[in-house]
Amino acid sequence: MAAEISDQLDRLGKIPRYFGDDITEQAIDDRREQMKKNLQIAESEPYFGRLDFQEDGKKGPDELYIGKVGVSKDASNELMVIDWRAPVASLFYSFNGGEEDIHYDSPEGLVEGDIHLKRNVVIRKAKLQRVVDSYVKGSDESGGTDEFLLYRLGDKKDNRLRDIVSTIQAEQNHIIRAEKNKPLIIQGVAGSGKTTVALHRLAFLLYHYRDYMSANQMVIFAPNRMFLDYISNVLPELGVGGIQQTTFPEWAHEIFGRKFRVRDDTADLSEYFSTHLQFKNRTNAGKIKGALTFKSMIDEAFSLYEQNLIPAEDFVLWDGCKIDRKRIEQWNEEQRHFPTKIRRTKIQKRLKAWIKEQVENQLPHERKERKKTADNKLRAFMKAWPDYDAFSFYKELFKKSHVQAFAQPVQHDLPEEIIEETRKRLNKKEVTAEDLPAMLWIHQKLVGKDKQFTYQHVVIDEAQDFSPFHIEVLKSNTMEDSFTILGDISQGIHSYKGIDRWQEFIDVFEGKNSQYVELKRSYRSTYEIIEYANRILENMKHTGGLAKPVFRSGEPVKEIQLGPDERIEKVTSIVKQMKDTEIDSIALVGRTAKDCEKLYHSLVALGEDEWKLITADQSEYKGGISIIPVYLTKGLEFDAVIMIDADRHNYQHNDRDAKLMYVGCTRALHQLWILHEEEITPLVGIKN
Ligand SMILES: Nc1ncnc2c1ncn2[C@@H]1O[C@H](COP(=O)(O)OP(=O)(O)OP(=O)(O)O)[C@@H](O)[C@H]1O
Repeated sequence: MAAEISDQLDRLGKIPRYFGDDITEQAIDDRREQMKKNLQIAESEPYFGRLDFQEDGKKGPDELYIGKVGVSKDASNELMVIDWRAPVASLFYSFNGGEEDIHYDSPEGLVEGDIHLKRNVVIRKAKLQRVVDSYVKGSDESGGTDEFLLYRLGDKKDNRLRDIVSTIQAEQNHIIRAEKNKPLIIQGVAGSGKTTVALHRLAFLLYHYRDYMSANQMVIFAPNRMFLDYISNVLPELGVGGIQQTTFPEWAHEIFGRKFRVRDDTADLSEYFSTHLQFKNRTNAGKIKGALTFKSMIDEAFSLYEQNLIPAEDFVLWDGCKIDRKRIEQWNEEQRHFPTKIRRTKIQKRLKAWIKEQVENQLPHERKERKKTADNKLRAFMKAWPDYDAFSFYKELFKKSHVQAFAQPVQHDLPEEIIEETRKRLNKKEVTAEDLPAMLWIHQKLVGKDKQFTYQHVVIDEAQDFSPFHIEVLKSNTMEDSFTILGDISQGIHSYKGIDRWQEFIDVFEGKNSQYVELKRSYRSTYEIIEYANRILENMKHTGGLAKPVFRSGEPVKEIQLGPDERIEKVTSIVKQMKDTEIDSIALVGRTAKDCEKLYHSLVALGEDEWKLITADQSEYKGGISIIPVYLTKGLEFDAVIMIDADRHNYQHNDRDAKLMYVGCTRALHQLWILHEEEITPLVGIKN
């Protein structure tokens, strides 16, 4: 097989690239390039699994080799390796040894049969490293699927998330292959593979629906650039490129075509996540502006605006030459299918054409003067028909004086303190992240949707931090409600603006059967760490449920009480100890950004130059030894986590602190250390 792959690569390598204008040649060249990429993937790891499957009615089993990409023999086109996304490969993931009813869905219908062998193989750089038979028919010797999974989970990780094609679990396989046109909402405990599974699902959809889905019409929403950098290897490893990856504010700015000053996370969050601080206004504002009732207020405001769109007077050029307002209204009605701003431009054009006609009907020597008069009239008429953009319209809704009639729904129904706070900010040309869904909604009503921002499939990761209004906006830009929405309520540290229950999103898809799935098994951390983190969950009001560990045992979680001024000394000695072992990535997780900065500078002053301080504006995650505030660790993982100030006053007995503590602890793969100077946080000790 290796020789065949290498021959094919050689052959393709000899064909010169095509740079001409012929579309057919371009398509053939693109296909060749894709084949080359696939063969390069196959060259280092041709397959990871073998499944001997005997289809009912056949004489014996077929040996099926399953790899990251399909490979066929050049000459005969005979399939040597089956792509992991092919229908039959589904058996490799769903079969765990005990099932009696063995079947898969093929385009031709249900195929039933029997499995004789399921074998996991590790090949690295074309060298066979490990073979585990997880099932051999009629034998008691099979290692079981978990043995291989545990082996892979024990692998060292670097600073990037990796593909899991060889060990996708049955419950993850269901999600990856789920129907395209049903919004899929996934609640998964920390480390259950949500992010990884979402990326594999995109690769699957592109394969399965290759005739009508394309990568550039798919998009992934993630919380920040650093997270996007962290996940950036998975899709290329799966041979997929070209999927858009963004954050909601970035996406909004692209649509607006301009940048607003978004008063958001960097400043506010580090304050918000400082101990004891509660932002009363923000707490309400985030929830209220994200709710569908706010969307209804905007809709109502907009329809009032539409009702009084056309200036109240007839359009009069001079005596005996006018167009009735009613007629202009009729024009407006005829163009109703266009968004407001476009309609305005169209009517303006029509008025111009009418003016031209009227001027031409005048005596030649009067035309110039008449034209001037008419232009002035048109200018005045259009001025009385205000031309808003999303920002100026939104701003009208929060005005204190000269309030437009259409602002009434908002002025009447929103709490005064939110109106006041929003007005002040908008006057400074500043918005918050929570204003963006409403502004986008207005923008689309004014100018319509841009095809460039309409998608065949949308993935939202860390979706518990999105609001129903966010989902509604994205829904209006997504064909056939094709969504994969993933998150964990227990990690909802931004719940002041996000959701507490997935039902809030299910309600957005009312009328369309959304599918809700829970992932309970956690693959990231050792048994000991998961059990420890589960204790924190027991202190939370809104959780996504307890995590079930995969039985991968490691060291016990270490709780260490520090003496006064002992922190730096202890931290450096723990890290030194770790460096002598297999541990590569270490995170010192602090409670606030300020704390982390202080610790970082103290360490640098002592000559510790390997440590990296991670801040909110960072766009890259480089691995190694990081000092990071707990709220920024979300989505990431580290071989070892040292929670550096897990005292009772830093992590108090409330939902927000419990979520922060939970997020911090569940980032650890192999080791978790809990350092505290005062009494340890009650979150890891007592139950509600
Ligand atoms: N089936 C699997 N086989 C091997 N490793 C897996 C599997 N599923 C998940 N993992 C590993 O578990 C870890 C957690 O995965 P991932 O980050 O996708 O989970 P998550 O649910 O998004 O986590 P969180 O919500 O805590 O950020 C990763 O290291 C991933 O490679």
